[in-house]
Amino acid sequence: MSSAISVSARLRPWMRGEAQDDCISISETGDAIIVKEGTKGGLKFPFKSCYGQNATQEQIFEKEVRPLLDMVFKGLMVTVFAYGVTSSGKTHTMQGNPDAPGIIPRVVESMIKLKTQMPEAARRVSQFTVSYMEVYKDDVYDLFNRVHGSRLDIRTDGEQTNIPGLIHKPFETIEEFTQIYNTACKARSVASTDLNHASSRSHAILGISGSFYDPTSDKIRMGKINLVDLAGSENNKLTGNDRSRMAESAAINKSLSTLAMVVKALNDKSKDPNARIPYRDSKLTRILKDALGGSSVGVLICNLAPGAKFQADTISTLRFASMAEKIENKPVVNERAAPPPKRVYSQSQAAGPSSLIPQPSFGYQPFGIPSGIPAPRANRRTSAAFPSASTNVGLSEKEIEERINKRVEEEVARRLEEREKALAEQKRREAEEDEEMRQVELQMTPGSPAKVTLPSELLDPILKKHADLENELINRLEEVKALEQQYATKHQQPLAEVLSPVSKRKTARAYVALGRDLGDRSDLKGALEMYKKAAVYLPENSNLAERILEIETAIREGVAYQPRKKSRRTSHSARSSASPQVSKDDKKRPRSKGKEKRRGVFGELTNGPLPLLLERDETKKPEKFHTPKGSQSKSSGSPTDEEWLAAPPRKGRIGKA
Ligand SMILES: Nc1ncnc2c1ncn2[C@@H]1O[C@H](COP(=O)(O)OP(=O)(O)OP(=O)(O)O)[C@@H](O)[C@H]1O
Repeated sequence: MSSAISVSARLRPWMRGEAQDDCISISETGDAIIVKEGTKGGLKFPFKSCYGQNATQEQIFEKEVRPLLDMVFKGLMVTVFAYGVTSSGKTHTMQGNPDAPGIIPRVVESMIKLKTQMPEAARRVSQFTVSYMEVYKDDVYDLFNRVHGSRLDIRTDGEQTNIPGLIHKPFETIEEFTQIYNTACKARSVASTDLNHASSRSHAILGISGSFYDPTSDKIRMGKINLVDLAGSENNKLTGNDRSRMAESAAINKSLSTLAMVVKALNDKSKDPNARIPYRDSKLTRILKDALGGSSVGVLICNLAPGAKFQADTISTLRFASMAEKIENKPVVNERAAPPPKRVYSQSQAAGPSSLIPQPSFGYQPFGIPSGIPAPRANRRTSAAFPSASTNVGLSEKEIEERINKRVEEEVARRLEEREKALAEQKRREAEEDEEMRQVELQMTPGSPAKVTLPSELLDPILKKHADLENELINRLEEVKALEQQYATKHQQPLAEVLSPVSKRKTARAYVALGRDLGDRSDLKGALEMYKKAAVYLPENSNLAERILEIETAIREGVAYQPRKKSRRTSHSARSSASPQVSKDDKKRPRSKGKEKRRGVFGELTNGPLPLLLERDETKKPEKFHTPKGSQSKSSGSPTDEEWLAAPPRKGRIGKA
């Protein structure tokens, strides 16, 4: 069976300040988008459904998405993606807001409701999981592990696309889902542009998988719905992007143009069946392969921004959508025989906290498939998602009941086994980390691991000097704060904008030094404030951005603050210096490895200058800039902070809610 991608178009309302014109409109018959162009009467793009500026989130969901949810329960994969120029309303359509929830929350709510309609016993063995990833600058990241996680690989296994290591979290209720989803959304790469104050800088792919037991066929069906919020194509003349935004923009535009090439090549395939489809040219198209000419049911919502300023982008969006409409997919049911019994546990034994089991794939392998068991595919469809027991021919009620109970037990046993495996793996990883910590400690304490004690005649002056320097540093920062205020009031311009790069770096270093010290004293809020102040002077610094995100996460989740593993690597210098004994609690915190070097932020200053050297950036502002008294520096300062701040440009402001 083949199924064409279903394409619809949605025109967003005017935003405040936009010049209103009738450049883009919906035809009177409601089945085409008209773009006024030149004097020819405009271009007409017909689509199955076109939604105007007053269309509601509910209308879109009810007409475009709800009818497909049954298919997920039948073991099919459905992919819904929002496509369009930046600020055209893709995120609004997919995610929405509490007043106007979009497709994602509506899908989850409806699927949970649908599950309640399953026969009770079958419902007990059926389960939902969610995965969430972003493709940022052509790399794939798990949004459930964005801070500490590294890039994920994409593997192609025959027709299947797998993302090993992608986390799939089980959920039962809308509240559980919302909590998981909202946390992950905050990790998505988002930034402010002239067109959208919260513009997505990445393509986000949310996957809701379900495994459903069908007692009639004694099979488990695995369905999935992927909800894809693509980053918008960007015209940098309109976005006013700065350099780092431009780099993101280039990556976004490149992946979208590969997407367009894939769509075009699929269109041309009728002329040349051997034509190469360039799926492999971008991570996005590798991931979306199933939805484009593959085995998924595809739905494309083409978001449009009104107004002449978007005209050129609107035309290319509509051309893309018209081509996508011609793509034929071949959806297949994904089901497997219920697993053979291994060990049988009672249901109460299986009860317990949900495990967080990483699942091996993006495609058809939702929670519930033991690794190593291939998911068979069959071109077989049934007429109803959940045939009730009473409709089954050839099996008595009792037989059906027995069959269900048997499968429940098997499934429970299998899940328990999986959870045991996951726990064992977690323990193994913890043991490995402990061992790693032990090795580092050994390296840090050459010869004897004994506590380092200094004679008081040496220690006292050092401590006094540290205290003096700490006070001095705090005073200097007070001066900078006053100056920041003065400058903003007098010149209507932030101080950070007129400082030379050297002054910016040094001011940032001073704030980082204080932030680090506060962090070491477990004053996370204070530390966060200092790092944020540092980021004002170095907004592009990715280390700072990441550190801020880490601390915010630690505060939000009420957990101990653990900097990224990366900082371990950079603390090699610390390994060669003597270190006091590390307490058990410190052991749990990777940060303690570099602590002696780091802790001594004020001590480090004894070897160098105070970090504040304020200079005017001659290229920026002709006015005289007053250097605060006593803030002149003598040399270049501590290498540790410099190294730490010498990070690549940050990847995007984090935190689209
Ligand atoms: N149908 C709509 N009704 C009300 N507001 C909308 C609608 N569509 C979009 N908006 C508003 O327009 C702005 C831009 O929308 P959104 O962030 O969804 O665009 P986007 O296409 O996802 O942009 P980007 O690609 O830059 O992330 C937001 O403030 C959003 O709330």
